[in-house]
Amino acid sequence: MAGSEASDDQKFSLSEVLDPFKLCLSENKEVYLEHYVAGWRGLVKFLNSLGSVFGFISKDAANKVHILVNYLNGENASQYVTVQSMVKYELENELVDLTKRGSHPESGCRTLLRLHRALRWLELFLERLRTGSEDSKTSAMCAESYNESLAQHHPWVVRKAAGMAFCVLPGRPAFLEVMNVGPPEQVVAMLGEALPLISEVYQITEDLYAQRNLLDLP
Ligand SMILES: CCCCCCCC/C=C\CCCCCCCC(=O)N[C@@H](COP(=O)(O)O)[C@H](O)/C=C/CCCCCCCCCCCCC
Repeated sequence: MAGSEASDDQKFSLSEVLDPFKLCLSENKEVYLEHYVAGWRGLVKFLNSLGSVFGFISKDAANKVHILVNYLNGENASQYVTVQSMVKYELENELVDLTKRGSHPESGCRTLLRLHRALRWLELFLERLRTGSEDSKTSAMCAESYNESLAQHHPWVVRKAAGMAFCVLPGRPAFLEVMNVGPPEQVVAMLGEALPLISEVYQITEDLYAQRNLLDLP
């Protein structure tokens, strides 16, 4: 795997993903955009460490992260502190294309929706990884999770390309090793601790988008 030659500071560590997602929720259960985006940065780094075959996926995710980072650092940064404040601000100011693509093709709301759908994939995949046996295939776990979530939103050509990329995923032991946490039992424990938090972030975002009728943004 490409990641095996990375120096220590370039090496991915699972905590780069899990820690930001643990910090995502405010006391009143709002989702901090800064931590959400930091979690995604970690995921992109991990994906890059798996090799160039995942380049088309990591490029798309990195591009979406970049769009949100620009909002976080932009002149209206104070409106982008939480996903809730972002949704309110963009809707009140008509900054979202609601039914067809128009003058706001890169709104925060539609960009985050793409990552939000992918977060469901991640949740399903990590749960399979956590509970799988040593000889279970990560490619199958990945494909099943994808088919149950993101695939419904992708055209045939993307589904095909994704399916081919999944085939080169390493087996579960090697996959857990790249996470740089320690022995498999430790990775499993860490996933067990973090998954409920990722699920909660997902569900809060899903409920917000459903209430505001934003789940099908073009
Ligand atoms: C905790 C570490 C262990 C888990 C490791 C997982 C690492 C995964 C990192 C990123 C996940 C993929 C994120 C993909 C975002 C896709 C967003 C999206 O749906 N984009 C499409 C629509 O965008 P617009 O055109 O409307 O702007 C776009 O068309 C997609 C293009 C690329 C293909 C996406 C395929 C997604 C497959 C997800 C599985 C990733 C496989 C990772 C293998 C471990």
